[in-house]
Amino acid sequence: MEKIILASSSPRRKEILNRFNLNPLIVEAKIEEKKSYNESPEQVAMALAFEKALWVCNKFNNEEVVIGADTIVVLGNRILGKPKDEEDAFRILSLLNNKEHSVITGISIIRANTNIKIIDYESTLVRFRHLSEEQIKRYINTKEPMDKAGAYGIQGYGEVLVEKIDGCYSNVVGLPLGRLDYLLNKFFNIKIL
Ligand SMILES: Cc1cn([C@H]2C[C@H](O)[C@@H](COP(=O)(O)OP(=O)(O)OP(=O)(O)O)O2)c(=O)[nH]c1=O
Repeated sequence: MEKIILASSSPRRKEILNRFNLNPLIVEAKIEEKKSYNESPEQVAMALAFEKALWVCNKFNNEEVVIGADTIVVLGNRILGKPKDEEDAFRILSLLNNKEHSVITGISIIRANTNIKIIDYESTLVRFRHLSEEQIKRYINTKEPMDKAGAYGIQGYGEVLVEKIDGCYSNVVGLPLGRLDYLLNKFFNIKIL
């Protein structure tokens, strides 16, 4: 069995992978996420995923398969990251209110000893319901928004905010399982199921 390292501190990513028998080692990549980028949102998500995987890869023996991921929320051409504080969460959720946005997760898989470096992304459309100010404030009071891109978690209370979703669900939570399975299978002969 290949040794797999998940280069992430995200409890959601760990949970998603732990449901399958991959038994990844969890190592947080300490990279600095810039405030603004000139690249497209897809490029930003892929570059950050690659940076995380590479950072962790450089700390190990080279034979492990390292997975990095980065999730961003995109409204028009604006990237909405994690909220700085509750006020920022209110601003972000008000922007998303009654509109459709994309959730993009960049994914990178690296194994240094075979010099294989994969970078890809998955995009999911999410439409928010029409929410009142009071509903947004009540949601922020749950504290759920604070560590999440776009200031919501679809897997938690945030499901109430969502009218519809078009695309991969696990991608919104932080790790697109179908695409990950495809890439692991094709390039590393690893099967999730
Ligand atoms: C939109 C959305 C995001 N998120 C989360 C997934 C990611 O953990 C987070 C986006 O931040 P990321 O920077 O992708 O990941 P992270 O900081 O949690 O972990 P690391 O950098 O160590 O890999 O937002 C949800 O949990 N649910 C959602 O519905």
